[in-house]
Amino acid sequence: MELFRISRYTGEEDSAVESSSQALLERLCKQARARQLKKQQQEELSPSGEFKLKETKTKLPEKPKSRDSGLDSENQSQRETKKRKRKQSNEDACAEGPKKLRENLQRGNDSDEPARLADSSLAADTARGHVPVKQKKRNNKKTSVVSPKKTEADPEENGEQEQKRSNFKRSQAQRRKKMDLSKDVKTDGAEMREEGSGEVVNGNQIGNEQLSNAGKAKATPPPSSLKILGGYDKKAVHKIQPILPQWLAQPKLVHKRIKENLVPIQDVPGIHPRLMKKLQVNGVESFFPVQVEVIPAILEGASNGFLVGRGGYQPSDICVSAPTGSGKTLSFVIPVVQTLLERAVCQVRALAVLPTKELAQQVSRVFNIYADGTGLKVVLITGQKSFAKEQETLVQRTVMGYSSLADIVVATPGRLVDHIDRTPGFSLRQLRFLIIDEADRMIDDMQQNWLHQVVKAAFRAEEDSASSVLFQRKEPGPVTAASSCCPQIPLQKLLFSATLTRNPEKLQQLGLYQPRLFTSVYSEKQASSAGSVAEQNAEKKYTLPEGLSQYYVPCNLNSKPLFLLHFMLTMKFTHVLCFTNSKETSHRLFLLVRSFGGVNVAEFSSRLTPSERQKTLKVFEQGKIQLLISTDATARGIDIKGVKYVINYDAPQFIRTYIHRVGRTARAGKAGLAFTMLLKVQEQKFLQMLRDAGFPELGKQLVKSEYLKPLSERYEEALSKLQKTVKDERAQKHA
Ligand SMILES: Nc1ncnc2c1ncn2[C@@H]1O[C@H](COP(=O)(O)OP(=O)(O)OP(=O)(O)O)[C@@H](O)[C@H]1O
Repeated sequence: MELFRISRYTGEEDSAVESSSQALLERLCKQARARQLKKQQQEELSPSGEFKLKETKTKLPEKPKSRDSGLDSENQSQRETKKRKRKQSNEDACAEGPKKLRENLQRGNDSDEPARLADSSLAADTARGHVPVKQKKRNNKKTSVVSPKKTEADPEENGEQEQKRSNFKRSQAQRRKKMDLSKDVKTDGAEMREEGSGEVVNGNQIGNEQLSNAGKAKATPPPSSLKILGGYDKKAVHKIQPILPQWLAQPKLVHKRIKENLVPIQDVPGIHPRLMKKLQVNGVESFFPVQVEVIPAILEGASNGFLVGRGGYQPSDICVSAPTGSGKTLSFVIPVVQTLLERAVCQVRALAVLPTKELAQQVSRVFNIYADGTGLKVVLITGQKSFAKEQETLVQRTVMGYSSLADIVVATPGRLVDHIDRTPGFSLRQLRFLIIDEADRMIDDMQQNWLHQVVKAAFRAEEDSASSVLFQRKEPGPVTAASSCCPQIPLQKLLFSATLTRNPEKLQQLGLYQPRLFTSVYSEKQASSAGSVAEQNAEKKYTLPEGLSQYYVPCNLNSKPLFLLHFMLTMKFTHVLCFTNSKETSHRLFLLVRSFGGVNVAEFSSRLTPSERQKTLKVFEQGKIQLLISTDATARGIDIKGVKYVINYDAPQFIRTYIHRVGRTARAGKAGLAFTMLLKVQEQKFLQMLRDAGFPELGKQLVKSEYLKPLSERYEEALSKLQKTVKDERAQKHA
């Protein structure tokens, strides 16, 4: 009320009000003087700086303090000078009389304000009527905008301000608590000592305390007349759980155990008798679990013929994630060949894209086996032949124009794009199936944006405008009455891999249409309900073949070749596929083992020509090569019959590389062994990588040094031979 009256005085020349204001001002001045006197007495009473510190602590708890006595006395003298100045300015303010005080009061320094702002030195200055220049300017600006009448007569606003102040105080207290907590955590042991010993504090603690006090000083609220920018409390960031699309979250489960879940080929509905015969001729009496699920699913989409989807709808795209050696190749070869059996005109209807020449060759071989005698033509384009020769196998020129010579094309991405761009008459407009094998690798390596090129070529408009726009092929979109009234040849994508990504963002690049996922990745609990739609096990990412036994071999860098020789010569391993991380290591290891003697060894890497590589694989499959030392060129997809052991001479860096490497053994439900040589520094990281993928702990295979001793003398000789050979090779290269 008193304040109310004082503020009103500025607007009204009322003598009664003036006299009462005068009285109030005098009372305030008296109070201020009494307070100063009391303070002065206290200062005089305090014999050391320590007492003053305590006083400062009680009055200005947020101000940074130092316990260093040297610093303290210096600070103390500075503080005293400041105080003297403040006293002086206070006295000046009082001496200047009611006018100046009135001005100050109008700026918002009400009688409550000093107590509220006692937290900061700025506030203390304000309370004593001493306003720093900058703040003065700001306050002046503020008072010029806000009329005094509004300030005094708006109780709602005052209430709101009060509310804001109390909220601010609460958040401030919370922040202080947090800072104290973090201080506790940071200093923990040191803080305990400090508590116990009272005044004895070491340098470290001082540092911490100063930091903490600095934090407190930062957290000190500015006077309420200032606008507060920022200063928000830190909000806890909630971890966002990814939500998978339904097709990824609820896939169709496929049994992982092959032997226990074989289904006779006659029991799988819809297989053409002609293909059934071919399967039997090729020794396939039963289908593997992945084939049991996937073959009918693909055939279902073509049940109305290949020219139109079932019921006129576009069939779903299909993604298959099943372990290495589980028979994924046949699960697309059989339904594709069967669907195209009824085709009348030769056009490119199926296109299989694979990452390497060897893999493309392997898949084209399987297509050839089942297309043989059906009139379907399979063409391989990988760059092994000249471009012109490949063109001749793809298209021929007739009087009527170009005609296709291929029904099924198996290609590597680079060469495929070259033909799309540069082979006249090579058309994908009738493409019904696009098969992407080793799909995760193909997504990672989108050479020349090949998928975009293929899709563009498949939906390219006819050059001769004679054909009606109605019959032009369009990319699938939402199903509408308009879209379903003019059916067209659907393009169905079929994706296969043992390590298919579940990353929806990556899969999105493929532009899948209402996809369905078939997977063998599930926990044992879910196995009982396999075959039904069950929830995905989030922890397990990949599956390994059931017949695979895995071990790791702790070793050191120098003894690694000796370990390999021990496996080959002492333990008499045969049909061994050994992986290194580079073609240089492969080559040197090959030279070393060859120099050592006693092992039939070969190498496989990009050092060899494609035909040399093909020959090497054939000889290895025949069992004439005991040990094949290879780069990751044979790690993926290559189906070499009879591999008994896989040895990771160099530890693989990625889980997917490990899965594909060890997957060269234990194929088609057979047993196999995998050994990974690990240096001490690699052990923890590697084993953790397997744990993260949800695999069981690997067995440890120790090799005693006494087993290596008999080999060491010959090994030294082999090493010096290797040195000479490497020198000769270098000289040859530079010549
Ligand atoms: N139903 C079957 N009966 C007998 N053998 C089969 C059957 N299906 C596939 N195989 C054989 O199993 C082996 C592995 O098949 P395939 O190469 O298709 O495996 P994959 O799943 O593609 O493996 P990867 O992921 O390593 O490429 C091949 O030798 C193949 O001939």
